[in-house]
Formats: sequence, C-alpha cells, structure tokens
Amino acid sequence: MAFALDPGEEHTRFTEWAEKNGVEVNGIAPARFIGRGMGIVAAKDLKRLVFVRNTSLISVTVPSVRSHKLPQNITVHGKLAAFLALEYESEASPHRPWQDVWPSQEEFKTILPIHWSKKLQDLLPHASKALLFNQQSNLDKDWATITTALPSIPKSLFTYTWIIVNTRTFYWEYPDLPNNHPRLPKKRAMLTADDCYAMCPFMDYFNHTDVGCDPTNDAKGYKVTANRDYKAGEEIYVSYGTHTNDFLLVEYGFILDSNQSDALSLDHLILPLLSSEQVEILKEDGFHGKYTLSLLPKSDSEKAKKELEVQICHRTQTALRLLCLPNRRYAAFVSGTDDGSNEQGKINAYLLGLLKQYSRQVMDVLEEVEALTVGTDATNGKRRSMRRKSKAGAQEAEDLNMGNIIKAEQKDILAMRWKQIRGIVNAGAKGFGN
Ligand SMILES: C[S@@+](CC[C@H](N)C(=O)[O-])C[C@H]1O[C@@H](n2cnc3c(N)ncnc32)[C@H](O)[C@@H]1O
Repeated sequence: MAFALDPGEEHTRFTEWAEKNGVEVNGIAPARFIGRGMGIVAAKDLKRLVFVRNTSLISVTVPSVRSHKLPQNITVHGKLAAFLALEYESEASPHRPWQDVWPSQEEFKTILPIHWSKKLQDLLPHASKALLFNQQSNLDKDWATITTALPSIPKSLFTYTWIIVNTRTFYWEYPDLPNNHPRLPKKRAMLTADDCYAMCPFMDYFNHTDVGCDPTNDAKGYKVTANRDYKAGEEIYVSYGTHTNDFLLVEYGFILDSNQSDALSLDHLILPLLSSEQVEILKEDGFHGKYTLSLLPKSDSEKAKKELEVQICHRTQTALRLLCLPNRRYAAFVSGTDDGSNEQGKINAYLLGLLKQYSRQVMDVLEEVEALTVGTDATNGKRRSMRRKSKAGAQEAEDLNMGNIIKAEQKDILAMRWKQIRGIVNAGAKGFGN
C-alpha cells in the first residue's frame, strides 16, 4: 500500500473551505504521496466519496468567469486559464484556498515536457513529440488571443494557469442548462469536446490510474463513487480516461508502470512509407493514421490477465494491407468481403521488418538518454508559490529552467518510457516472428 504523508496546513484550510463551498467530502482526505504530489486517501472503509455541487464547479458559464468579459474568439480552455490568471493576481480571489494547494510552477517545469529543454524534448518518443507539438500550438494560439485582449497578464502566469486547466479539468456538458441557454459557450448541438470543460475544486486532488473510480456527473454536479472497498490509509485513484503513457507524460507529466491503455504508436513507421496515392485512398476510407501496437491481457480471467499478447489495431491491419498487397486484396479487406486471414502471415512479416528496424533506433535513443548527465539545481525540491516569490527569485528559477540543466526525474521518466517502448517492440517482434 502506498504511504500517505501529512499534506500540511494549507490543505486542511482548503478542505474546510471546500466543505463550506458546496463540496461534500465523505471519509476521504487529501494526502501527499512520494512521486505523485497530492492525492486522495481513504480515511475509513467506505463506498461514497465526494460530491461537488454544480454551483461550485468553475466553467465558462458561471457569473464570476463571465463578469471578466473575456474575448469571445478564444477556446474554453483559454478562457478558463485567463480567468484563473486574473484571479491569481487578485488578493480578493474567493478561490485563494484552492489556488494555494495547486502544484507550483517549478513542479510543472520539472515534470511537464512543454517546459523541458529542446535537448530533452528531442529525446521524447515520436508519439509524445506529436502530442507536445499540438499542446504547444494550442497554448500559443490561446496566448496570442489573450495577450492582445488582456495585455496585463504575464505570459508565465498564463502558461501556468493554462497548464492548471489542462491537468485539472473534468468533462462537463453543462447538463444543468437548457439546450439553447445563452450562457452555453455554443448551442448544445454545436458543442464539441473542447467546449466541455469544468474545474472541480477538491475532486482535482485525485491521481490517475488505468482502472480507478469513474467520476460521473448529472445536472446536480460531479461525484466520485468508490469502485470497490478501500481500506483506511489506501490511496484512491480515479481514471482520467483510456490514455497511453505518451499522453500521460505530455499532458500530465507522469507515466504508469503498468497501463492497460498503453500502446505504441506506429504512425512514424507507417506514414512515411505511403505514396501520395495511398494517402488519398486511406483518407477516403477513413484509415489514415492512428496506427497502434498494444500488449493486452490474453483474456478477462484473473489468471490470464497476467499473460499479455501483442495486438495491432484494425487501422494498422488496413494500412499494412494497402502497403504490401495488391489494391483489390486491400479493397476486399476494407469492404469486409474477406477477413484477410490468408494474407495475415505476409502482413505479420512486413510488420516484423518494421519493428526490427525500429528496435535498433530504440536502443540508440535509450543509450543516449542513459548517457545524459544530471545537473545540480538549487530549486530542486522547493515548493515555492509564484505569488510569494521575489522578482529576482523568479528570474533565477527561470534562468535555471531555460538552461540545459537536466533533472534526475526527467532523465528517469524518459528512460522508463523508452524501456517500456523497447518492451512493446520486442514483444511485437517475438509475436510476429512466429
Ligand atoms: C488532477 S491533478 C491530481 C493532484 C496532484 N497530484 C496534486 O498534487 O495536486 C493531476 C496531476 O497529478 C499527478 N498525477 C496524477 N496521477 C498520477 C500518478 N498515477 N502518478 C504520478 N503522478 C500523478 C500529475 O502531476 C498530474 O498532472
């Protein structure tokens, strides 16, 4: 069982504040865990955990956010980040006890690849790099809009609150509002996943695991119910969704040792092999990209769960067939008139060749990661609030982080991810070599 540490006074203060502000907390408490920051621990044996009333959620529909008259041409993510940045600067912020328990900017600088030096970013796996590229361009777009509309918000603060939103929001389709309500970001039928964000103070203490409690919501608010019995002192996790370790690394700054939802993206191996004509065919058929290789339990039975087998997704099967079979055989597979089993051996052999080549690249990068020299960093381990930091201190921390100082945590997580990738590639090569 993970060892829970006393979280400190500010967390007690925040819990009391949350309970006075529409959050019901049942038999759980915030606690600090080594390597995961804050999390939630069972204070007694329990089933019912936490409920956050809809009026205590922070979304773009609530009066306190709307009162700032934030630019309309910005994403919901950007609006929430701008709101949090404006509140962060204001001593009168009603959310001060919540802000006081957020991870510091320095913590984000260590764990989140968006803050890493270029040298470290270049050593990320391909899938992480692609996710990081998207994350950076989303942040850049939101920043460009905000700095024009609200030039008083400093970039470092906006980046911080943008990451707070990224790591601490919940999916919220505004079930408390009627379909055409004027406070909705768009008419309900037009809403996309990117419009449906709410921040849930206190619920955002939960850490993630692949099979954890599922947060659920209805018009009354958000709740977490225990997915099984928990013993007092045991950490309770929720599942943030079915995320690969590349996604968890880039979006949240950690990876799981064992992750049922993990997969190796094959896009960087397959996409460059496609001719422009093949790209068009796959696009038209809806099979362009998102190719994965996974290690999945052989069956649902408890015994077989430990035995893993390699699986390629249907999209990969399709693209590989276009690459190495005549077009009519590809068409028969896509239309479903042929299950493709006769040609499976050829497909497996082709994939084996790709994996063997990649395996050499993986070994080279892993060697490079392991040869990185960890530097010393005076800010390590200090959890300093940005607000309380002097200007000189902030500059010093900025300088350290802008440089190429490599932290042990960064090197460790990179090496661990590449070893996981090596494991998937080797299992794939073994599986497809038979
Ligand atoms: C919603 S917050 C959870 C509370 C957070 N640990 C804190 O200290 O405030 C999400 C962040 O928690 C951390 N986290 C969540 N699950 C984790 C896990 N299984 N292992 C390590 N860190 C985790 C990551 O830093 C992530 O960005």
